Amino acid sequence: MKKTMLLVSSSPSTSVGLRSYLTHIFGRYIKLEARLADDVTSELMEQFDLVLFASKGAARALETSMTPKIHFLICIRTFNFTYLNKILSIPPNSDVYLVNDSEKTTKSAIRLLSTYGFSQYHFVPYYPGCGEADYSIQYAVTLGEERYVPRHIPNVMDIGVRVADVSTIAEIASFFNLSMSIADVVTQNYLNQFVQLLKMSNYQVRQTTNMNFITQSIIHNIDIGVCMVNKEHVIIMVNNPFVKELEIQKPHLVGVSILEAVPEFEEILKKHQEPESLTTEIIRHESKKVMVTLQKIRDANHEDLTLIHLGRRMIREDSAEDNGLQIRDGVLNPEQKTETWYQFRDYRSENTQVLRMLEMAKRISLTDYRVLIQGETGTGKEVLAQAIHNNSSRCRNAFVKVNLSAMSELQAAKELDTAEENSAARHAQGGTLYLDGIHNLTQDLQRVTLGLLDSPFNVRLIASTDQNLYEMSREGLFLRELFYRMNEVSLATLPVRERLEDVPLLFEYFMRNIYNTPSLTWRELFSDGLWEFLMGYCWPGNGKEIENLCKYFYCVKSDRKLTERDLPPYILSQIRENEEHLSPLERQVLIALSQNPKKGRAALLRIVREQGVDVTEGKIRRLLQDLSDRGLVRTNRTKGGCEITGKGETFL
Ligand SMILES: Nc1ncnc2c1ncn2[C@@H]1O[C@H](COP(=O)(O)OP(=O)(O)OP(=O)(O)O)[C@@H](O)[C@H]1O
Repeated sequence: MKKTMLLVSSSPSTSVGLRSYLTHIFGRYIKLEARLADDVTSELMEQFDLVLFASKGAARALETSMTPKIHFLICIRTFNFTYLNKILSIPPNSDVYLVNDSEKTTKSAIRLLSTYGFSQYHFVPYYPGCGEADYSIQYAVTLGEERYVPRHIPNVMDIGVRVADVSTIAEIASFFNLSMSIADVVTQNYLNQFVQLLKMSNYQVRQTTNMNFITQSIIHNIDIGVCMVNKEHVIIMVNNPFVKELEIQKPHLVGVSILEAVPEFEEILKKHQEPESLTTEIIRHESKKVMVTLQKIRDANHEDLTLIHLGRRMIREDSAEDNGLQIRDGVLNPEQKTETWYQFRDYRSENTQVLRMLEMAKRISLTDYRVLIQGETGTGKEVLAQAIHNNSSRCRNAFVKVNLSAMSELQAAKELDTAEENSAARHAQGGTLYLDGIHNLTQDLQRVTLGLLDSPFNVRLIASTDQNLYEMSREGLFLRELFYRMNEVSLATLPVRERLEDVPLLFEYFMRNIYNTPSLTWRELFSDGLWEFLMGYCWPGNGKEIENLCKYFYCVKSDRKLTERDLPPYILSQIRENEEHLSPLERQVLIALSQNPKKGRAALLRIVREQGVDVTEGKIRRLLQDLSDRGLVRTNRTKGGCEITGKGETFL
């Protein structure tokens, strides 16, 4: 009997586009039905072998209808690379409308395009209800939503809906126990599109476009090993699966001869020299047989290149059979973290500024620059550092952390000493050394670190701090030279109180992991009162504090929804302090000061009276004195005027 799959989407165009793409690939093996999320019930989902959600939004809409019987997968979607050439026909530096069906999908498409390297255009979001169209804009790119494009635009490029990426195709094939050659066909398709991009002869486009970045993005999105070499067999591009499959120990592969990295390729590369040819052979490497395909290409600059791709199956010498990919049991959960180390997908945020920072971090990971990450404690600086390492060409080698805030000067000196056999620096050779809390380095050790940067020792440094290192260098507390040498590129993390939209996201992320329930929502666990408190809390410990709180709640035994009373003692005491000490008038004065900083007593009196409070000047004077004694306001005696302190702000 044919297997069955239900495709659940939030928008009709995604449903139609994705259905036809998946039917093209799986039509012969799987009976596919497509529905909009609004029309789907638990009973319907239970009738299918697998439910494929077109997006996280579609999955979220049905969160409450999920039952243990339902096997589901959330589709990872990417552009249909066949159509990317269309975008490149737009003159660089143009303003271009990016048209999609909602604000969220439009903005996420813009982000994805810039991640892919389309940095030569200024994309302007356009979606139903976003306001008047700008008549000066002459170009529009849409993802299958031509009907929403403003009428005045003469040049419309439809790049089709985003399709399922190769890893999703491979997961579906694996789930239904289908041949992996299905995923291979899709991969080959991607590779062909990639080759087409390389061959693009439009000279102007090549000059003005970040083609290298675009082609690299495509290579990095393919889940089989791919490497491109030039006529001299020097590696021009290589992706992580290639390094991993062949267990190449050498860092910095770009610029290195492939024969140095994998000597077994010599024969096959010598044998096949004819241009524009395609050859597949099995070679022996370590204890495996590897299927290798060589594709000869002549690019737009008439340069002869060879694309090497590895077969999806590795055949172990010691096994009689080709065992292919492992088939996973149970419910598929793409959110599940399988590795010990963090990846970019583990850094959770919906905040635009943070998402921009993450895009930059991804770009940084493709380079070997030194990175300085600044941000408050618990904002995920180490998560970022690990993600950069794991996405870099050094990922096969060690990521070693040195926590400089937690060790003596002597110990820190040992860890940084490359001559010391067991030092962190030695362990990190070829990989990444993460200096956590770099501002703690003494002047002597700052000089030692400078020495490390000057030595030929092969290590990438990533440092983090919660201090303003630039100010410290200006005040002579941190070597300026080290500041600038460390800070080849920098990233800044945002405190949680400046991105409160992430609070629900982080709570659900940690709770789902801790409770091991992928569909859990905060509503199921927290009373409204507790939630209101959590949304108003200032989160001085940021993401770490949210994570700790989830662990705490997990350990609080409760047969009812959690309430404020279930908060840990250190937060409860803050609440009590607030309740005990702030009278309604004191609260009103603090709010007025927070909104009108540096106001004098007379102005403050006027503001409070305008709010309908009958109060004398003497009472305000005594009240300000009292608040000042408790450290909640600061009075400037010479210039007059008062302002709220940080402690005062937390009271609000
Ligand atoms: N945006 C985020 N997404 C996912 N997890 C996060 C995020 N921010 C913080 N965390 C979690 O918070 C914890 C602390 O993160 P991490 O150690 O990277 O913070 P940090 O900024 O390096 O802190 P410190 O300065 O104290 O070393 C981690 O367990 C991580 O899972």
